[in-house]
Amino acid sequence: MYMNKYLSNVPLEEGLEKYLSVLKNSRVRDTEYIDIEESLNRMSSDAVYAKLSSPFYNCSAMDGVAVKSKSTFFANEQNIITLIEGKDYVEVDTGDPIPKQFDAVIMIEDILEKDNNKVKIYKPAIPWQHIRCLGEDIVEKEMLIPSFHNIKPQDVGAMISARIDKIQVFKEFKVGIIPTGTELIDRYTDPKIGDIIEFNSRLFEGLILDYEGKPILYPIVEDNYEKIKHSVLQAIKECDMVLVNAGSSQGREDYTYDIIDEIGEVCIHGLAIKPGKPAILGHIQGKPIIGIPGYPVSAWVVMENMVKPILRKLIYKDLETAKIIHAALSKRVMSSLKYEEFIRVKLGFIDNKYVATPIKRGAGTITSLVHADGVIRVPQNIEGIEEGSLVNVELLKDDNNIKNTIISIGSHDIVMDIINDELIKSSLGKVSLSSTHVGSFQGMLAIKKHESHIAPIHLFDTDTESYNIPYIEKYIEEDVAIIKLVRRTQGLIVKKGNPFNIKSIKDLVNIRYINRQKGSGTRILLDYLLNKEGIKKSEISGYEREESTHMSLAKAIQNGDADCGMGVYSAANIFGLDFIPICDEEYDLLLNENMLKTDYIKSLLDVINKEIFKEKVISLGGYNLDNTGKVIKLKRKVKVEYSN
Ligand SMILES: Nc1nc2c(c(=O)[nH]1)N[C@H]1C(S)=C(S)[C@@H](COP(=O)(O)OP(=O)(O)OC[C@H]3O[C@@H](n4cnc5c(N)ncnc54)[C@H](O)[C@@H]3O)O[C@H]1N2
Ligand code: MOO
Repeated sequence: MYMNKYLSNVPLEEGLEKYLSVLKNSRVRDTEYIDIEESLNRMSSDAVYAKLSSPFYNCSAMDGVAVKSKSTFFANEQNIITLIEGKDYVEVDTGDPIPKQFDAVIMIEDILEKDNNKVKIYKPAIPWQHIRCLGEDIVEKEMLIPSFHNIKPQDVGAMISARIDKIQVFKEFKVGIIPTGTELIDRYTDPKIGDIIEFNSRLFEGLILDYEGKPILYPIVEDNYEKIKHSVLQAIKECDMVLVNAGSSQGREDYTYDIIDEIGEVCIHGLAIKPGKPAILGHIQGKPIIGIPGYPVSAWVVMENMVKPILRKLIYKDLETAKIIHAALSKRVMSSLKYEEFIRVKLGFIDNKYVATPIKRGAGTITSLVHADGVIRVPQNIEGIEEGSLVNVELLKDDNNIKNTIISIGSHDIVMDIINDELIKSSLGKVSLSSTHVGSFQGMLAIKKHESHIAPIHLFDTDTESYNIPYIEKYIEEDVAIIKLVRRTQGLIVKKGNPFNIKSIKDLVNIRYINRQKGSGTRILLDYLLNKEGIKKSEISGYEREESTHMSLAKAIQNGDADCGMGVYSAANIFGLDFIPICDEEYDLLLNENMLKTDYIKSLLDVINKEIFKEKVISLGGYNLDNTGKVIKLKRKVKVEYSN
């Protein structure tokens, strides 16, 4: 058994090159004959020759009369010629065969008069005018389609026209997908603690289709050496390539390495990429077998950067290079020197430049891929990238899609999700809102740095005991505006029935608290209230434990991981928790004043002024919308007066 705890750390490009050179001579692809109706998107393995010309007889290209050109030569406006039906002409429609004795067609529009089997013409017909001659399109026995041609709809049309029935193509490239793990259950089974709902195989299936392979899904196999080996052997027999998911690392039940080592050969175990480092590249009977890490984002990185180029090469197809744009990084990213790191980012198009904001980094967060607009690669041997640096972003979404997105960086509230959904609905999917939750203070700074269209904020100023405006006056020098959004109730969220009988901030001592992240308005409010009560942060057990949304905080309390946290009523309500109101606060949208003129903000204002939006928010509970939609302009620019 494999006991080496240290994986290799092979750079991605080097690993790919090495692996491809091992696979180079492995196999030639099999071919098959298929009906042309089935041939769309397949690749011809041999040239296709026409069996019939098209058209296979001379035919009229226009509606009109077929004539003998000779008998029209002397026609002109002074010499009108009369032609007799049957002798000098026959009527033809577009596509009709031209009888042998005729050699030109006069369009119906060029006929002066037509009655009683006679037509009068005033200009000559040039020989073969308006006739599609035999073989104009395809000539029998000529090459119609070369080898290695991707069959497109027009190719199918041409082949039908040339009377081709079957064509020789490369067989579909079957990729076997084996999910492994005793903890995995299918989506129909009710999950218990310890179960993981299996979904990676469907992620792989879609990606393989995207790469133009044929995915073959195998059943989940428990972590059992013999059972996984059995499944691998079967898949190797039936497929051209096999992906074993999970068990790539060094846990007690990670068998992929040992199995490949026993029945084939491991070329590489461990790539210098993060996530995705424990990937295993090997072959069995000349067929590639790849051990893909279990975490979905790690798996996705290995699929996109290793499986895709290999598969495309093996099916003789080009690898399209990702579309790259340049963006300014809104937040510093740290990275390990040992690995090339793949950082998912959201993109915004603000003041005619792209801004990239890094999102969740955990390898287990499939939603980071759902939300990501692009990926930044931080090269190996680099500690990180500074805020403001221009970075290359590989796009995961359409550029237009990104340009039609309103960027919101700041505090979290469920109301922002409703705005997003209503924006999408009212624009029929064209405009959306993308929210990054970094807290109110960072949101305000994002507006200052022109990195966001809007920032939802609720910043409580302890001196004036008022919201937002004192902070803006202190930190922002430019003209900005506030769109009033909601007044919402903040309070303490506790388990149903309030088992610890929490009534106020004073009761937070001696329970397990759960906090919001630094810079969030809720955290600032808590700190103020603690200070007012003379309670030290160190007295609050759990003060250091941070969640970045009201929803995740409430969920942790519902799950019993904490006894109390501060948040909005709506989050408590959604999870059926109890709520002790503490205060009402102003949750507003901050933006640069010049943004008010943009279509982005006009559509946003339309949405928040709609009744349907207000009804939805009210139904959540804990919100007051008396001022919703009001705009306050805050002139901040200091007028400089020049004297002589
Ligand atoms: N002691 C060490 N532990 C780990 C290391 C390490 O170097 N030393 N590496 C970590 C890294 S990095 C990764 S990535 C993972 C890779 O783990 P495995 O490939 O062995 O996968 P598992 O541990 O079995 O699974 C990880 C995770 O993913 C879930 N999973 C697995 N398959 C599926 C599926 N088909 N659908 C959905 N989710 C799936 C699985 O339940 C686990 O939660 O190892 C680290 N550990
Ligand atoms: O390599 Mo793991 O994939 O870093 O999470």
